[in-house]
Amino acid sequence: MTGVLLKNIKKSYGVTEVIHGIDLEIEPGEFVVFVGPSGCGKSTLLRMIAGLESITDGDMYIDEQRVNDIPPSQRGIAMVFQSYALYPHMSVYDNMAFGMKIAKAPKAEIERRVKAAAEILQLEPYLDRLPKALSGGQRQRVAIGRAIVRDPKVFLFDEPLSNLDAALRVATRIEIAKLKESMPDSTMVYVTHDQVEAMTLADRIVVLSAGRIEQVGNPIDLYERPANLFVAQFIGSPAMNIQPAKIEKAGEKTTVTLGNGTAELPIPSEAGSEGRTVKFGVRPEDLSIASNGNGLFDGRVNIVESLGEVTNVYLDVENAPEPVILKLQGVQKLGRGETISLAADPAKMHLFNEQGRSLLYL
Ligand SMILES: Nc1ncnc2c1ncn2[C@@H]1O[C@H](COP(=O)(O)OP(=O)(O)OP(=O)(O)O)[C@@H](O)[C@H]1O
Repeated sequence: MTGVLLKNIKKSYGVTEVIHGIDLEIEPGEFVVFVGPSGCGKSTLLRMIAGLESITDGDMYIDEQRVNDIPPSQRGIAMVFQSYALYPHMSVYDNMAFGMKIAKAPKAEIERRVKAAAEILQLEPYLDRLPKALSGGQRQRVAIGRAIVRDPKVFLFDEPLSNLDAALRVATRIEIAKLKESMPDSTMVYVTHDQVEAMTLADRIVVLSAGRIEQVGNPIDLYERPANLFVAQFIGSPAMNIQPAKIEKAGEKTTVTLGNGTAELPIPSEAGSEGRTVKFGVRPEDLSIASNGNGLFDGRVNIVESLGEVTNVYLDVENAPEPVILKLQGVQKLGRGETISLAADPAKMHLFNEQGRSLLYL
């Protein structure tokens, strides 16, 4: 089983440094997903693991071997691209067999491996077809099949589902989840900007921003305990509501005053930090309508988005610089201009200091 180790990895294009010293240990058999906004360096990092981009500084190890100067073909990796990159004039079978044919593997062995991969990905009925006679989802499965046939130490996926329409995306995502189950010893590194893919596929998510790691953790940990404002607002949809607040009482529990309310949170704060400005956070799905009119704060309904399964309500809250979003289950009847009182479980509330770091981690 193979792990990947990144030690102080840096990347510069000319004089511009875009990756600023990444330390990361990917365990053997782990499925790690890189997420982050456009331009944060996800693809560059993946391509450095693949050997498709040179490493400016730092050390990269695959299976305990330093690979900085090892060409891609000798790193024991297989990469699946957004664009599939299939040979258009070759059948599905030949596309999947190509790597082994080049490596002069015995015919019977090639056939065994291609058939096994085709079975995992339910591609058996299409082995004689050309790529142009396949749907986008089937083509991407062939590209994944080609990677499986090579029996790599590490699978690298660069936004493999982003060219697919919504339904195919879901179906192919489930195929990848099954692939992970059927190959528990394979190490997989996956780049996406799709949160659902990250949350559902990852053992651990690496959140990147501007060439740095913001937080690494399992998906639910990142959702429940974001280390900073960036992660808090990046993971979860709609994003976490953030409001300016002031510490009223510090200690084991912290009391804060909000724009037009007060909250006591089971989060410790430094003694003597009374009066300090902080940011208060609560997720739209963790807010509810207080029945007794005695909630955290009041809000006036501005926009109601009914999605059937959920209703997103955008509220104007006095002294809050941004609208507060409330996410309710099912169809809800709320009229524009109506004033409602909002409540939340204190255990689901978050506090961040002026530098944007969660008080839970200080
Ligand atoms: N060949 C290049 N020359 C100069 N700058 C580059 C080059 N390739 C990437 N960059 C820069 O490096 C940074 C990281 O790019 P990268 O493609 O890794 O981001 P990303 O997170 O994968 O973005 P996206 O989600 O949009 O694909 C960006 O600022 C980008 O402009």
